[in-house]
Parts: sequence; C-alpha cells; structure tokens
Amino acid sequence: MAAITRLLKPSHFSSTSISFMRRSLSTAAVSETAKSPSYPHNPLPSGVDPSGRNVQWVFLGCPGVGKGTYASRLSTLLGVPHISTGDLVREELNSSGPLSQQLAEIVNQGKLVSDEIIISLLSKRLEAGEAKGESGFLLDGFPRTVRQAEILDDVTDIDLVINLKLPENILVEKCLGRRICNQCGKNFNVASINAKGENGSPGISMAPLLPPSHCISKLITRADDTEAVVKERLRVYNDKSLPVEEFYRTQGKLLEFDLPGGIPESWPKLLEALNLDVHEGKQSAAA
Ligand SMILES: Nc1ncnc2c1ncn2[C@@H]1O[C@H](COP(=O)(O)OP(=O)(O)O)[C@@H](O)[C@H]1O
Repeated sequence: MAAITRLLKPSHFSSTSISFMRRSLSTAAVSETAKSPSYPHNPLPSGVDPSGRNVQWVFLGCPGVGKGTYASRLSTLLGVPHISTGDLVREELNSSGPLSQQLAEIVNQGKLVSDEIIISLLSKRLEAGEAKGESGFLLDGFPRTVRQAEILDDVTDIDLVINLKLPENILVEKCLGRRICNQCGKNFNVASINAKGENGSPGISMAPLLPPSHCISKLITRADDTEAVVKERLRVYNDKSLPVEEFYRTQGKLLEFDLPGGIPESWPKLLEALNLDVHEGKQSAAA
C-alpha cells in the first residue's frame, strides 16, 4: 500500500495546488459571520487549531443525503469555497472537452470516475480558486475511495470529516425527487418524505423544497437520478466509500451526523453539532 501511495503521491496534484493547500493551513480566520468552531467531541488532532485559518473540511455521505445542500450553506456561513467533485464532473461532461463522452458513460452507469481524472479536475479547480484568493475548502464528494483519501492526506491536513446519514429508502426517494433549474442552477426536491421509524429509530419527515414559479418550466432531472442508477450508486458507495469513513474514523476526525429531518430541523442541529455559534440574524441570512 505504501508503495502505491508513494507512486501516486503529490504528482497527482500540480505543485500549485499543493502549495495552495499547504498555504491554506496558515491563512485567515473563519469569516465574521460565525464564531470559530470548536468541537464537543474534539475530533481534531492535537496541535491543529482551525481558529487561526480557514477550515478544511470534508463531507461524506451517500448519494442524495444532502452533502451539497449543507456544504453550500456552511460555505456561505464560513466564507470558504464549497467544492463539489460531482459538479466538476458534470461541468466537464457538459462541455465539449475530450473527456465529455467518456465521463457521461461512467456517470450515467452510476460508476466512479478514475482517481486520476478526478484529481486532475480538483487540481484545476483549486488553482482557479487560488488565483481568486480563496483559502480553505469544504470538499463534497471527495475523497470517495481510500486511495483518494490517502492522496489528500499526503498533501494537506483535513480538520474534520462530517458524515451525513439517512436511511437508504429515504436516499432513493430523495434522489428521485431531485430537480435542477437549468437556468439558475439551483437545486430543488419535489419528494415529500414521511418515513416511519423502525427498530427504535424515529420517523423522518421532509417537506419538498419547491422551486419558485419562474424556475418551474426549466426544471431538469439528472440523468443519473433514475432508480436503477441510484441503487447502483448506493452499492458503489457501500463498496468504495464506506472504507473512507473508517479511514477518517481511525484518525479521530469523523463527526457522525444523523439527519433528523429536512433542512428546518437539520440545519440548526448541524450547527449545534459543529458548535458553530451563529447570531440569529446571520443564521437566517445564511439559510
Ligand atoms: N471523488 C470522486 N471519485 C470518482 N467519481 C466521482 C467523484 N466525485 C464525483 N464523481 C462522479 O460524479 C458522479 C456524481 O457525483 P455527485 O454529484 O457527488 O453524486 P452523488 O449525488 O451520488 O453524491 C458520481 O456518481 C461519480 O461518477
């Protein structure tokens, strides 16, 4: 394993993006909108204190769990970029670039894109961010394999890994209800979820997140959000990404978060779990 890691090591990240990641270890504090986080369960390694620089967090969780939704809200709140490798893949796939056709085939079968392609897309995104003065990041959808986690570990320190969780039947319903406005790019969800509690776990209700009237005629569904492809993505998650949870659990960085419901119930609880002290007005501004 060590040999593979050595082989793949930083060469997969261009030198600029490595320097960006390294430099982001010593840059500005969390933006004024929120107080610096401290962690009740102290998942941080000793000597690493996120209060003196922008956060470097990873979001894990099955397809449809809401990584994008919560990462995007925290991005606004903390003033750090939300970087979704799924979005990077879709941008490339919708471009007329040389990878477009190959990516469409992989994504629409619910498979994972190769580590090399993902790391190249992520490097480019980090470099573009660096040019704009970005620092810190909330990674959504990366790492998704232990190999990706090892490569990331070689180039920078991740402070915290937030593992969002929902029961599998809800994940399928949520993916099937997902809609995107092809003009403004915002995400909505037409599913109305009312799952009964099972084996002592509480029931979960989620109201639909409906689009405003001007988006209704422009809604599209992701080609990989069909029932068969969602089930394959869940299978691939359990196979390739569950070990990533274990990777970070062993490092003491994993914060498990069972979503109690939709955004109104989950968002305040997530802020509480992160010990983010948000002022009333600011919190609603970020929501
Ligand atoms: N880190 C990654 N490694 C490999 N493939 C990825 C990665 N991130 C995204 N992809 C590809 O992009 C697709 C969409 O990703 P994403 O939007 O994160 O989906 P999901 O809703 O399943 O979490 C994935 O099914 C996969 O094909």
